[in-house]
Amino acid sequence: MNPLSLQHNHLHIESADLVAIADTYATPCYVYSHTALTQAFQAFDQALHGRNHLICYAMKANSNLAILRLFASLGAGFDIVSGGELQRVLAAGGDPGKVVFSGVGKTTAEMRLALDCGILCFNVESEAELHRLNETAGQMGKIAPVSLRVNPDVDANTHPYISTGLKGSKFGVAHEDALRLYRLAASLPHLKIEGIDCHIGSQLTETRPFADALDRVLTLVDALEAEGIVLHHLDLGGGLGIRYQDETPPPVAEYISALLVKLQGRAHTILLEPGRALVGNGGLLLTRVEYIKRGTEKNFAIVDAAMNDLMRPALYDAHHDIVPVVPRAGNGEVYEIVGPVCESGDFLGHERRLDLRQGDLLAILSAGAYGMSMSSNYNTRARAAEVMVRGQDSFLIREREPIEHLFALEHTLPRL
Ligand SMILES: Cc1ncc(COP(=O)(O)O)c(C=O)c1O
Ligand SMILES: N[C@@H](CCCC[NH3+])C(=O)O
Repeated sequence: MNPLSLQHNHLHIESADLVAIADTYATPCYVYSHTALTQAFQAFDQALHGRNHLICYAMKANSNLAILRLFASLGAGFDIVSGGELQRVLAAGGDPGKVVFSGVGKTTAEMRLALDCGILCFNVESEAELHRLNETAGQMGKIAPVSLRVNPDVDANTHPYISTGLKGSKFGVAHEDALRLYRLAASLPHLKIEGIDCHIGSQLTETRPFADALDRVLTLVDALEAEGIVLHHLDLGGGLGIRYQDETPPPVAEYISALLVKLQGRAHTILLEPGRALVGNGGLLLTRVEYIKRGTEKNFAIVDAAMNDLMRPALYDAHHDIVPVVPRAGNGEVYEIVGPVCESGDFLGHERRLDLRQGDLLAILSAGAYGMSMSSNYNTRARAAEVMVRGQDSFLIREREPIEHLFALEHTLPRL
């Protein structure tokens, strides 16, 4: 590796820039590459060229406003799972008419907000939700656009916590119930059927489960059309994986062409909901070594980032490559890379061979997805700043949270 450039898949950020960012904004700090994010979006867009399509970025992966604005400017829609996410789309200037609303627990208030904004489609996940949506739309004098999220019962071959398409999953409606529920939806006066939806899990590294799920969905599409229920769009969800360590997910173009082959002769608009594949390798978490601690059995590098900043290692035992920003020539030693949080599960990497000194900067790679968006204030730690690198320049896109914010809401209450 060129010592002055840090490269990982599409991510390319100069070490000198990272050193300057750490000096200016302090650590821990998330750093994203405008170029990498743009290229990731364009890979999807170009693979769908010539086909009516909408890429609805699953913003749960990273909901920073600057990132939403960037994707919106490239033509993206958004896959949301809460009223809060919808408000972020609006705050970023995104088009609510390109929003699909997923999730098993939509509240009436969230439905009202989404109906008010005129979203593209509700991805309905149960019979009870169909009734609530119909009632809510009726009270507002509106017609709600709907898809049913169908659970195709396909094994996504991924971590069980992020597999969503099996029969036992809380998500979607069972394949065998789908026809009945579509008939029900067609009979409800305040709903309009727009499409069908499925999402089978996250961090998939093979094309096969996506293709199998699509086959299952297409049998329903044909059965519905035979009954005169014609769909405008097919939403094939997200879930394409990225390389964290040695995974070999299919390139975007290959994954999409495997789907397009099955869609030949069908005029539906294609929606996709990628999250991780758009942002995962476009960001890193910059952290500084606070202490080197030599234990009797292990060496620890105690860094200033922790599980509250990036919880994927603690939650899924997930691997993120960790590299020195300015590497030394030495062979180094094996370290546990841990944070300051009071939990034994607070680790960012196990058994990493690195040549380290106190004060060194480390980059935790592939941290653009489900990093900042899953961060917390555990141990009363303020959330990290976020910075976007664009060309030669770096822009602060979210300030580090002031510690006072962490108790401001309690301050406004009467004292007991
Ligand atoms: C409904 C839905 N769509 C899209 C996504 C995005 O998934 P990924 O980040 O794996 O692309 C998720 C998360 O798994 C999801 O639950
Ligand atoms: N949060 C998970 C992915 C969950 C996907 C949400 N539908 C991760 O970091 O891998």
